[in-house]
Amino acid sequence: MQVPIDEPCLTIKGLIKDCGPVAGLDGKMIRVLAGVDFTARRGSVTALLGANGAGKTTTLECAQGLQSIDGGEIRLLGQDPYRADAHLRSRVGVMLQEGGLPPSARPVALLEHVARMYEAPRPVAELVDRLGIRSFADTGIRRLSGGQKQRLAMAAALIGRPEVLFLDEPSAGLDPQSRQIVFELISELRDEGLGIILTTHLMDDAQKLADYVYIIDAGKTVASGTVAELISSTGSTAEQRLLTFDAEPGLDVVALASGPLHHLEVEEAAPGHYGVRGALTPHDLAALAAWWAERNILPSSVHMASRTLEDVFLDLSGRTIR
Ligand SMILES: Nc1ncnc2c1ncn2[C@@H]1O[C@H](COP(=O)(O)OP(=O)(O)OP(=O)(O)O)[C@@H](O)[C@H]1O
Repeated sequence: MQVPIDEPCLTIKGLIKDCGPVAGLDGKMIRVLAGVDFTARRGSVTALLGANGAGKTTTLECAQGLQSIDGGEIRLLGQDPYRADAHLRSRVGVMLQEGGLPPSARPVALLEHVARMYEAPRPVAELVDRLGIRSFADTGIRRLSGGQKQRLAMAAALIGRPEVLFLDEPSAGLDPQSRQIVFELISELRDEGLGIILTTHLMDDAQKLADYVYIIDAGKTVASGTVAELISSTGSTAEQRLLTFDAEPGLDVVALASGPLHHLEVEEAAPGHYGVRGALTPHDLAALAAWWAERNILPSSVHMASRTLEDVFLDLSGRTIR
């Protein structure tokens, strides 16, 4: 039975997951997920964002029925994924980051093998052409580059015409051309009505692809909304501008931050790459230009941007590594 287009294809409520026993904790269990809420709809791309160790992979594995849960509720296409039968699995496509591909198989032979498991698979040739697999069709999988494996894993996930597609870091290892192809395909699949759930570390990917975003931190959902909603709900765009410029390394940013731009944050994020963040006014720009002129500095690039999803993410999940 097809789920109507505006129905959720995945709902997660108050998900709790304990793992262990952990040797470093005297053999105690550790609470990895402590209240994850997440809803994905058909015809939408829903992104799950979180820092390293926030619980993204564990959440997806529970949602796919690969792990049991210790509390809360998960419904995937209306069923409990952990207890579901093979029929539910045939309606779900999964592209894991590592690919899970057999190393000695060859790409097209593998896809033809996977296609034989379904009653009405997508034509292998169509996916091979679309994802640029033809040029390495007969190369053993162990010899493929990371990006080639990634495209093959995507083809394998799509072959059974899934209704729900899980993508773990879909652009990992892809060159700009492949990334473009994969992004166009994801948008088309969304328009065909698939419910697409992706995890990513790349805020730019989420900003480009996601209709709806969930941010998890330390095993809990801490924010959700469209990218625009998240940006506007966590700070005024007028107050949060970012100016970046490139110039010679080692400029005296302390003098700049304690002088003409004293109410703004100024940093040299990488050698020769500077950022000025805060409620920037036209006067600040004039003061900065005057500071450059006094020192005969001509930046090789100057860029002004509003608050981004990355700012929201860093505000919510902290700016330091935990
Ligand atoms: N079986 C386990 N035993 C102990 N700890 C675990 C187990 N599985 C996961 N964890 C811990 O749970 C936390 C969440 O892990 P998870 O892999 O879900 O995070 P993630 O958000 O996918 O991270 P990343 O972005 O690095 O892939 C981590 O601190 C991890 O070490």
